[in-house]
Amino acid sequence: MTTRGLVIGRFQPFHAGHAHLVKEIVNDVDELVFGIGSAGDSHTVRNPFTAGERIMMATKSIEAMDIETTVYTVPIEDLNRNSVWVSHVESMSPRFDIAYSNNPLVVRLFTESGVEVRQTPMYNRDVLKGSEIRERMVEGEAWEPHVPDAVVEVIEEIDGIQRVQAVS
Ligand SMILES: Nc1ncnc2c1ncn2[C@@H]1O[C@H](COP(=O)(O)OP(=O)(O)OP(=O)(O)O)[C@@H](O)[C@H]1O
Ligand SMILES: NC(=O)c1ccc[n+]([C@@H]2O[C@H](COP(=O)(O)O)[C@@H](O)[C@H]2O)c1
Repeated sequence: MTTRGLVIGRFQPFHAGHAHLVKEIVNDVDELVFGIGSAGDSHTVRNPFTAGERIMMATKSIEAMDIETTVYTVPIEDLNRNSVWVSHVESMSPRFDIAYSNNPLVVRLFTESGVEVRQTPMYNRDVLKGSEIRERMVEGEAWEPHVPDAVVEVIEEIDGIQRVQAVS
C-alpha cells in the first residue's frame, strides 16, 4: 500500500532548510502532501506571500530537486478552532498516514487525533529560518544564498522584496 506523508508549514518563503526537509521525508514515504498553512494570509510581516506565490516557490523548487516521489501541494487556511483543525486539514488533503512537523501545537493536535507524527532534524537553523530570511530582505542583506534558485526567480517575478519592505 502507498505510504503518504503530510508536511505542513507556512513556507514564508520556501528556503534551503525546507529543501532538506523534503529530501528527508521522501526517503520515508511513497508520496508527499505539501501543505501550505495559513493559506488565507498574505501581505503581513509574518506572512508576506500569498498561497499561490508559495505554491509556485515550492513547486518549482521541488521540481528542480529531481525527486521521483509524487508531491501534491495543498493550500490550507487557518481555522479559529484548534480542536477541529486536524479534521479540517484531512478534509483538504489526500489521505495521509504520517504527519511531519516540529511545531509543538501541530504535533499535539495530530497526536491527540491519533495521527502518527514524525519530527525531522533542523539544518543550519541560525540562518535557515523564515523570520531570519525575511529580516534580511527588509534590511537589504544577502538572502539569496539561503533559498533555492527557483525562489529567487519567483520573488523577482512578483517584486517580492519591495512588498516585504513595504509591509515591514
Ligand atoms: N532549517 C530547517 N531545517 C529543516 N527543517 C526546517 C528548517 N526550518 C524549518 N523547518 C521545518 O519546516 C516546516 C515548516 O516551517 P516554517 O514554514 O515555519 O519555516 P520557518 O523557517 O520555521 O519559518 P518562520 O521563521 O517564518 O516561522 C517545519 O516543520 C519546520 O520544522
Ligand atoms: N487552528 C488552526 O488554524 C491551526 C492550528 C495549528 C496549526 N495551524 C497552522 O499550521 C501551520 C503550521 O506551520 P508552522 O510550523 O510553519 O507554524 C501554520 O500555518 C499554522 O497557522 C493552524
